[in-house]
Amino acid sequence: MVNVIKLEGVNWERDQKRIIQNIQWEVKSGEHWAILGANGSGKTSLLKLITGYEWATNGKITVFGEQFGQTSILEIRKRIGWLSASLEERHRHYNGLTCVDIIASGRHASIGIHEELSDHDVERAYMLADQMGLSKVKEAQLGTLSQGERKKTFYARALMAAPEMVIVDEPTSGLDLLAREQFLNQLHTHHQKERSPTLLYVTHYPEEIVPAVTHVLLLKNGEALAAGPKKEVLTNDYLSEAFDVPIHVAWRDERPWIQISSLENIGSK
Ligand SMILES: Nc1ncnc2c1ncn2[C@@H]1O[C@H](COP(=O)(O)OP(=O)(O)OP(=O)(O)O)[C@@H](O)[C@H]1O
Repeated sequence: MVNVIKLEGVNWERDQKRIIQNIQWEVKSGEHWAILGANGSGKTSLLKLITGYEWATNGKITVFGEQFGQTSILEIRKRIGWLSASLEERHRHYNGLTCVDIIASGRHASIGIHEELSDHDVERAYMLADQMGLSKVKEAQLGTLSQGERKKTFYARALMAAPEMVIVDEPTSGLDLLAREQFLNQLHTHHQKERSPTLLYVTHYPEEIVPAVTHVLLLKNGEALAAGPKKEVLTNDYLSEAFDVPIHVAWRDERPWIQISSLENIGSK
């Protein structure tokens, strides 16, 4: 299997603090990964290293077989779709655009539509809207969409340029129970298909790891506590250590549901 991501001995330091510590990690084509960890464990920092927004202090990073330092980061970024809260926070720039316009703007990774779109691009934007269950709101303006509809719109936007990898960074904040499950269901449906883009799903919550996710990278204090097939990583012991609280995992319908087994002393953590 071809390597989509390979990190060898990667460290990242800032202000004399080692934020990412000696990460060895390989993502192969056909795998979908969750990056899981508590607040401050290094998830966002790792994403910045993979997308070239920050440079590793040392170690080797290879994405799509291209080694950083010997390749154009811009060319690599064109092959990655990214759904992140920071993109949505800029939603005032999207004022006046409809749901389908925003999806289409992912074609050239722009805010708004500046370049000419082909008929094929427009068709694809409508098709993605339908696939995401946004048929009824495709012509509605962003400001009128619910949070759940917005998340789906930006996820469709991340898929618009047919990326080889899609990064979905903590997408469920602000979603109610049903909207969260609907979003996760879309994600699962899309990524269980053969030849779907490699998924990197970043979350604090194990129960958001949908069946389509095959592997988990569990971070703690910038280190990989465990990395591998999800059932080997999402164990009581690893999760309890990662989140500093005793955790019990129960698998149901191929989803890991967690229970905090003891709330004693939790307030002092
Ligand atoms: N540019 C920076 N300069 C200094 N420290 C930083 C910088 N970026 C991140 N950090 C620190 O590195 C640690 C990891 O941060 P990071 O944002 O990667 O964690 P995270 O797992 O994404 O957290 P969260 O789940 O809360 O979003 C934190 O202690 C953070 O304060």
